[in-house]
Amino acid sequence: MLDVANLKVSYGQSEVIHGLNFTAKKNETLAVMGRNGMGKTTLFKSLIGVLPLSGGSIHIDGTDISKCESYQRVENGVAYVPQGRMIFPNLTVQENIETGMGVSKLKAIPDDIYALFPVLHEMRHRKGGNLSGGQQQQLAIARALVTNPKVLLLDEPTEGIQPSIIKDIANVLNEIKKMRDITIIVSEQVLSFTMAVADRIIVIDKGNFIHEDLRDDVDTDKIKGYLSV
Ligand SMILES: Nc1ncnc2c1ncn2[C@@H]1O[C@H](COP(=O)(O)OP(=O)(O)OP(=O)(O)O)[C@@H](O)[C@H]1O
Repeated sequence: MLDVANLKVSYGQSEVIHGLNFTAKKNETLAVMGRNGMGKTTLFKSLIGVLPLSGGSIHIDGTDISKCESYQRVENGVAYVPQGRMIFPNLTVQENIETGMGVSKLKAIPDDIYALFPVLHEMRHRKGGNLSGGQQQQLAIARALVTNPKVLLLDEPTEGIQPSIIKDIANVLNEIKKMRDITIIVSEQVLSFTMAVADRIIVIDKGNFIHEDLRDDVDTDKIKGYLSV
């Protein structure tokens, strides 16, 4: 379980995340939704340790990881699929996935990864940079999964991806949830996607959470209102 308390993040003197509190349980998918510039990426970068906290704490299964470096957070079970995917374009698909395996001490890419992403198996000897956006997104998710995370963070996984492939990404996240005991936290602007994957939706606005609903209780017009400029 992920437990975030009074999380604050600043760029220099400018506080961008203003004391967020939330928990996310095992086998739960939580979506954090908000317009551009509302703080989603800043929140995710602070959870994985790319940005330091200016206040608050992050616990994973009771262990305080707030002061840990990113690699130590990965060792403690946090995996991150960054916005824009950030795969290594000059490494092959297989090599990209293997970069995640040092932490989990896996010797070979597990079969369930290629079962989840058959296209990555087909393309395992191709350079990552030659894959389509959707395939790169799958690659970034595969690379995160081989660390055997307790918490999987995905920052705007549908960004720049065509609608038919967005459905595939939603299916993959739902499969991962069935396959593993995992917490998934996803930031998004696409409501149809979050309605297909999330158990709970939180809306972020200027670094504060302003709305929260279980998926079954979501008033989609209300959320769309928060997401429109
Ligand atoms: N490196 C930075 N230095 C200063 N301010 C920044 C920096 N990065 C982001 N910000 C500011 O922090 C706020 C939150 O930005 P952030 O990128 O976290 O939003 P976001 O919700 O992820 O948006 P997007 O969907 O565009 O990625 C914005 O006001 C942005 O201008």
